[in-house]
Amino acid sequence: MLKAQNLTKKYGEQTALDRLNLTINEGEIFALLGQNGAGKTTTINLFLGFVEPTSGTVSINGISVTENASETKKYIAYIPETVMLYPNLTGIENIEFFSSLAGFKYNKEELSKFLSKAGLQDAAHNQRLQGYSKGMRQKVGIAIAIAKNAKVLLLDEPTSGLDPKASNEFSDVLRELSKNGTAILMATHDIFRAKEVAHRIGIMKEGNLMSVIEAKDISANELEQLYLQTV
Ligand SMILES: Nc1ncnc2c1ncn2[C@@H]1O[C@H](COP(=O)(O)OP(=O)(O)OP(=O)(O)O)[C@@H](O)[C@H]1O
Repeated sequence: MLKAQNLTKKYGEQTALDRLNLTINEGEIFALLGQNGAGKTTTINLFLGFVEPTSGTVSINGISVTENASETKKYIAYIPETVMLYPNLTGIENIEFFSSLAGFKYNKEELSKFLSKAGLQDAAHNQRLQGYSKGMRQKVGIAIAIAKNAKVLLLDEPTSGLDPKASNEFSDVLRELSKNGTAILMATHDIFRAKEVAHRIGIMKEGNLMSVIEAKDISANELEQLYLQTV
């Protein structure tokens, strides 16, 4: 579970995030929409413990990120817009390396299974990442999250630049993870994808969470209208 209470981040005079109150439960997918500079990445960075709050609290599974980031990091997997992995290592070697950093030891067969679960075609498992497309690299990122048994997944514009099919497959994998209890926070500019994959959608403006909507209660068109009225 992710929880922010009156979470605020200021950079000098600039308020990047203003008293955010948000809880994302086990198995829930929450999409954060908002224009450039609205505070989406700041929110994710605060949950990751990459930046310190100016005030307010931020916790993962009841543990304060500010006081115990090394503990909360164990529960988290993070997928940025461009997944940074080792280009000279194969898909299997990358997942082996990153899951071992989190204290997991798997054999080749198990590692391969994680990649397949994330939707990466078998033929790519033993190829070096330098030959992978962006969508394939995102899938390795997801496979690492599965291998780490992450309870919380943070995604920053994960589908930007993916073709519609890759983006659709990505949504399927997120749904599967949510069914298994992972709490997911995804910052995105893709209104359609947010409507399709998320349970709840938040719209941010200038550091404020302006509205939160249940995805089932709104059509993609209505969401777009609400977005345009809000930002
Ligand atoms: N390290 C920093 N130093 C100073 N200001 C920052 C820093 N990081 C973010 N900001 C400011 O905080 C505000 C929120 O930025 P943030 O990156 O969270 O927006 P965003 O919603 O993720 O935007 P985008 O859609 O472009 O990724 C912006 O005004 C930005 O300029």
